Amino acid sequence: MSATRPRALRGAFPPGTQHYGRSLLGAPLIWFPAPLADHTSGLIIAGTHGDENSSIVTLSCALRTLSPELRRHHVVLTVNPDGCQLGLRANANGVDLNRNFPSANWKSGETVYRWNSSADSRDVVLLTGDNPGSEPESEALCQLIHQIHPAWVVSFHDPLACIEDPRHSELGRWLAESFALPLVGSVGYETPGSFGSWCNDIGLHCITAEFPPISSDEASEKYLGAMTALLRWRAAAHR
Ligand SMILES: C[C@H](N)C(=O)N[C@H](CCC(=O)O)C(=O)O
Ligand SMILES: N[C@H](CCC[C@H](N)C(=O)O)C(=O)O
Ligand SMILES: [Zn+2]
Repeated sequence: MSATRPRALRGAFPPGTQHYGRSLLGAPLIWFPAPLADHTSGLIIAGTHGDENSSIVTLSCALRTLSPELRRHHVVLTVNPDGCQLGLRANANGVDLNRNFPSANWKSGETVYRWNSSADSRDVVLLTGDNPGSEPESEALCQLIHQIHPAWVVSFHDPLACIEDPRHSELGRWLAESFALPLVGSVGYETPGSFGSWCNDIGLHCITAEFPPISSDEASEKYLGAMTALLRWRAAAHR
């Protein structure tokens, strides 16, 4: 049996998608449960920021490439579907979801981000939400995680070009090598209310994988092998 589907068949998703809620604008929040789920299964997410398309597209390509019965890990392709539809970092309320998770360090008020990779400062203003976890997209993701208890989460972003793993774990080292990106302990700035902060509070191992600034077209070529391998990754002790 081949590990990958022939390219002619990769246009459509394998069956088995499920919903875990609705976005502010009413879009379904979709996840792809792992056909080979067990206590070692992790969760792979992308699209917390709706303008970070290259990892969403590459993860989608990998889901459609790997023979579905070989997938060990759960997937959320787009945490923020309204942001994807609007071409926005934020959700439809103007909230940066990665500052809205109900972590102990959540901060009320405004947050800022960098317009694009040419900008030398973070000066574009977004909100963090009225309360920790106020947005339907962040709240629903927390509930999904409490339901499925993943062993770890890998959260894809761009364009900082690094693998952030405070634990420098086996999976973090594998990601750094497979995606040829530097392994770092921190992205280098404060992210109160971020997904990783919330994971840390609940003792869930979270690795943030930041693609470089790269088109979806190039990323779906350069990273397809690594992303497809991630979907069936196993720790050495379980191989
Ligand atoms: C160009 C892009 N908007 C950017 O550099 N953003 C970073 C955060 C990257 C991310 O959220 O993955 C920033 O604003 O610091
Ligand atoms: N570039 C991302 C970094 C996320 C850092 C990660 N450690 C997390 O907590 O989600 C951001 O500015 O939201
Ligand atoms: Zn991001």
